Amino acid sequence: MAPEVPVDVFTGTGKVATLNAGYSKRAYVAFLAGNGDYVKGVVGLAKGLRKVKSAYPLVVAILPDVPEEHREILRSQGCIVREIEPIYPPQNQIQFAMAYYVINYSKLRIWDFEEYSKMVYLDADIQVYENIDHLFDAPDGYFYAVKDCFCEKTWSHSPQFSIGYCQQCPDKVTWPSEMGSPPPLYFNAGMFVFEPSRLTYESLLETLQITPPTPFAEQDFLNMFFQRMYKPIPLVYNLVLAMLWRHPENVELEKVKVVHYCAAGSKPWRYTGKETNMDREDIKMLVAKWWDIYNDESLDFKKEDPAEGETFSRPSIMATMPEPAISYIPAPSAA
Ligand SMILES: O=c1ccn([C@@H]2O[C@H](COP(=O)(O)OP(=O)(O)O[C@H]3O[C@H](CO)[C@H](O)[C@H](O)[C@H]3O)[C@@H](O)[C@H]2O)c(=O)[nH]1
Ligand SMILES: O[C@H]1[C@H](O)[C@@H](O)[C@H](O)[C@@H](O)[C@H]1O
Ligand SMILES: [Mn+2]
Repeated sequence: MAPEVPVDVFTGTGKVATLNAGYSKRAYVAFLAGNGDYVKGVVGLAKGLRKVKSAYPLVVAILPDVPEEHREILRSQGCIVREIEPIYPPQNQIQFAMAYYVINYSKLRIWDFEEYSKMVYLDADIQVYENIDHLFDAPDGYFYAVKDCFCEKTWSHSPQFSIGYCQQCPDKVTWPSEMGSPPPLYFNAGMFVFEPSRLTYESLLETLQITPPTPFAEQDFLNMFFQRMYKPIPLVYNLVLAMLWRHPENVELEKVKVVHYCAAGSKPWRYTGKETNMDREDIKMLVAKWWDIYNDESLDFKKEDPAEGETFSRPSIMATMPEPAISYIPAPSAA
C-alpha cells in the first residue's frame, strides 16, 4: 500500500524549504499560447509568486505563436521561457474548435521537463496570495489537485449537471443507482502538482492518440489518465470562483492561498463586472487584489537584487540563459 500523505504538508505552517538540496529541481510552471492578453496573467503570476517569496522559479511553457515581444516581457519578469511544440488532437476527430484543443493539449509537454523532479502547474488566470512552496514536499508518486465543481453552465453537457449532482456536496443530490456507480473524483486542471518524467510523457502522448477529444480537453484527459494516482488537496490551493456562490459553506475566503479566475467574466484583465455574479463584492475585491499585484512596480523582477539571496539569484541566472533550439511546426492562432 502506498503511504498516506502527511497532513502537515497541506497546513502551510511548515518551514519553506529554500535551501533544500533539491532546490534547483523544483519549479512552478505556467503555460502561454497566442499573442493575446493571457501574457498579463503570467506576468501577474510571476509577480504574485515573488510577493509571497516563493523559493522556486516560474518556467513558462510557450507555444511558437507567442510573439517575441511577449517572451521578452516574461524574461524581464524573471521567468524561464521554454518554447514547446503544439500537440494536435488525434486526426479526424475534430473539425471545429481545433485551436482550443491544440492550446489545451499542448500543456502535456510539461511532463517532458525532466530536468525538474517536481513542478507545480498554474494556469495563467491563477494568482497565488500565500506561499505554497510546501506543496513540493508532498510525497512523490501522486498527482495532487483540487476537486472541481460541476454546477456551472460549462458543465451542462454532463450527466452530473443534468441531475444536479456535485462532488462538492455529494449528499445533497445522491447519485442514483440506476445511473451506475458515481463518477470518480474529478479535479480542476488549472493547478496541479506533478513529477515530470519521460516515461509518463510518452505514455500521455500515446494514450492521447487513441482518446477522442471531450469538452474539457486535457482536463478530462488528465482526470482519466491519473485517476488512480489522484490525491485531492484542500480547495485553498485552487479556489475555482464559482465555489463562492455554488458552495459558500465550503469556502473560508480568508484562508484561500490560490485563486483561479476561471468563472465567465472573471479574468481580471478583461473584467467588466457585467456578467452573471461578477457584481458580487467578493469578486470585486478579488479582482482588485489581482490588479494591486500586477500594478505593483516594487514586485517587478530586478536582476541584480542581492537581497533575495540564493533562492532568487538562481532563477535570474537561468532566465538569462538562451533557450534551447527546438524545431517546431507552427501553431494555429490561439485567439
Ligand atoms: O488564448 C489562450 C488561451 C489559454 N491560454 C492558457 O491556457 C490556460 C487555460 O485556459 P483558461 O484558463 O482560459 O481556461 P479555464 O480556466 O476555463 O480552463 C480550465 O479548463 C481548461 C480546459 O477546458 C484547462 O483544463 C484549464 O487548465 C482549466 O483550468 C490559460 O490559463 C492559459 O495559461 C493561453 O495562454 N492563451
Ligand atoms: O475547467 C473548467 C472551466 O474552468 C470552467 O470555467 C469551470 O466552470 C469548470 O468547473 C472547470 O472544470
Ligand atoms: Mn484557468
